[in-house]
Amino acid sequence: MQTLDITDNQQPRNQDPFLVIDGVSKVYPTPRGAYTVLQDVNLTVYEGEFICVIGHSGCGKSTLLNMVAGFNRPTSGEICLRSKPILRPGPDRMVVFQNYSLLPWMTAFENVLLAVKQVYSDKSKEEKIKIAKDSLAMVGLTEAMHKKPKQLSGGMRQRVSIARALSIRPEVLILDEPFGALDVMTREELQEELLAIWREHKVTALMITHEIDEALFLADRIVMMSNGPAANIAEIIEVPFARPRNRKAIADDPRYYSLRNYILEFLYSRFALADDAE
Ligand SMILES: Nc1ncnc2c1ncn2[C@@H]1O[C@H](COP(=O)(O)OP(=O)(O)OP(=O)(O)O)[C@@H](O)[C@H]1O
Repeated sequence: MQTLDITDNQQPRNQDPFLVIDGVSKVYPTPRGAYTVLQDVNLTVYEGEFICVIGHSGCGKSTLLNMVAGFNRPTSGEICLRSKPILRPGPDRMVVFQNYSLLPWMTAFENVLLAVKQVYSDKSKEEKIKIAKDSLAMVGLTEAMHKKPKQLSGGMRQRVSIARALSIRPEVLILDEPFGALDVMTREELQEELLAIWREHKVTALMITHEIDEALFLADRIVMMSNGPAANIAEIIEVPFARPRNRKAIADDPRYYSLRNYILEFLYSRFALADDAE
């Protein structure tokens, strides 16, 4: 695995390994025999980092993050959080999916409260209500909190999903293409909100995206995966832009274009799919 590092002014990060993916492979049984999706994936994530994962469709990004979430177990290798193996889902790791996954018959407030109740069974009713309301306020949804998902825009629904995930104060926030279904303006607004929340909550974020600009705006490091079968991490890019980030300043930075071109080259030349090469 290569690491491209054009960093010049990064803050030193806490060097204690926080989330460690160690020699992870995943094999799915299929009617046509065993299918190796991931082979020998290794990654150390540090506390408070923002990691974006990029790779072609089907290379195994969701498979990898689902194992970090604990929805799925590695066939071999191990994933540890603070040195403890991840064996199942837990409130220390919350996931935000692309398709909102809100319960349609509940209001935004009730959706968040449900998560709070599941995790904070020891808190009083008033405390739980306050946590749910504060979480919705954090994403600017106080006014709309009594609306049901159908009455909310796509961006608002995704804000509810983020509020729900963060309401229980996870250590790791896993985001599987959370903004993929949103229009460009809403997507950019949510990226900025997500960065503000990430900074304030000091959560460690792992996010799958297909958008190079999104990864360059959000990530400390971009993990680039090879194509499957038997995909793994081909390269990691350190993103050098100072925080808090400003979209315009990044766009004016000549390093932005070299990084963008580098990633494009990775995806559409070095790891091009058959269709891309046509
Ligand atoms: N339960 C399963 N059984 C068999 N094969 C599976 C299973 N889940 C995923 N796969 C296969 O594993 C591969 C990786 O899937 P995965 O969803 O992890 O890819 P991805 O990189 O997240 O794709 P996308 O970007 O399109 O979401 C795909 O070929 C998929 O068909």
